[in-house]
Amino acid sequence: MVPILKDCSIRIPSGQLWMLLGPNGCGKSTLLKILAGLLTPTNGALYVRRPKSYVFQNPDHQTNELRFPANGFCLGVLMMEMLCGSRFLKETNLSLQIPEASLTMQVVMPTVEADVAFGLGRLNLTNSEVRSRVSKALEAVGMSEYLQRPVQTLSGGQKQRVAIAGALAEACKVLLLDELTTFLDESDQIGVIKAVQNLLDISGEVTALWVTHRLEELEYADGAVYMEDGRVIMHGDAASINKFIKAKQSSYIDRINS
Ligand SMILES: Nc1ncnc2c1ncn2[C@@H]1O[C@H](COP(=O)(O)OP(=O)(O)OP(=O)(O)O)[C@@H](O)[C@H]1O
Repeated sequence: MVPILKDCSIRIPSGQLWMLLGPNGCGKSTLLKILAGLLTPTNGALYVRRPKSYVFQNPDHQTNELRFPANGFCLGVLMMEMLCGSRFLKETNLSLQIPEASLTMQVVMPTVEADVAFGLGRLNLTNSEVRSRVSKALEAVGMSEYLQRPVQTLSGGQKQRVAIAGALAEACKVLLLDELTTFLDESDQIGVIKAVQNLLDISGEVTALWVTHRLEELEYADGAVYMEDGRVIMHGDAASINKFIKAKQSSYIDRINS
């Protein structure tokens, strides 16, 4: 048995944007899925405010097929794992049983407005409450003018912002964001980070944890966590983590060149 995570102790203050960094395979996504409630750790204690939302790396997984009203993001991840062919994931210290029922329907959301409103169906709101929540959420991510646009016509960064607005409309308190900017160009990348920053500023009580490989994104963070080999090596203010990672990188380059 090889544990994936060990010695992972972090605390993210409410209302802040923190980033989670580390080399490939160090356990960032696993930790994020545990925080989202998608995986259950064999040991340890966990406290995450609710409602919480998990936003995917690939916006097409979020906005078209994989958001369902009952427990949208959970089903989304389960379906993604199924689509990837690992219906029963058995990990050394983590296991996840995916139900037998195969969910193959495709939900097509025609407009940005309908997409953002989708998760509100279960909340028993009036039409005007739904409209108001959708419009506030889209405003927070700078997408108000796209209300009637078909989602398929949006750019990757715009789709990410719509996915974040969906979480926001559901009044989430915790946003778990998995490498959102991987497929985005520089201007979309900055647009998405700023949208998250803006909604944290507006709400004052949404907390976000953002997984990334891009060091330059640290400048937007209130704090950061650096992991290696399943462990949290350092956490604290973003500038110190940035310095720490850069020093590691340059000593690695020195070793290669010597
Ligand atoms: N479903 C799975 N089945 C088996 N092993 C897994 C599974 N998911 C993750 N792992 C293993 O757990 C470890 C941590 O993976 P994880 O995806 O959390 O890393 P990561 O830091 O997010 O990596 P990356 O930066 O490449 O996305 C890796 O060794 C990975 O191979």
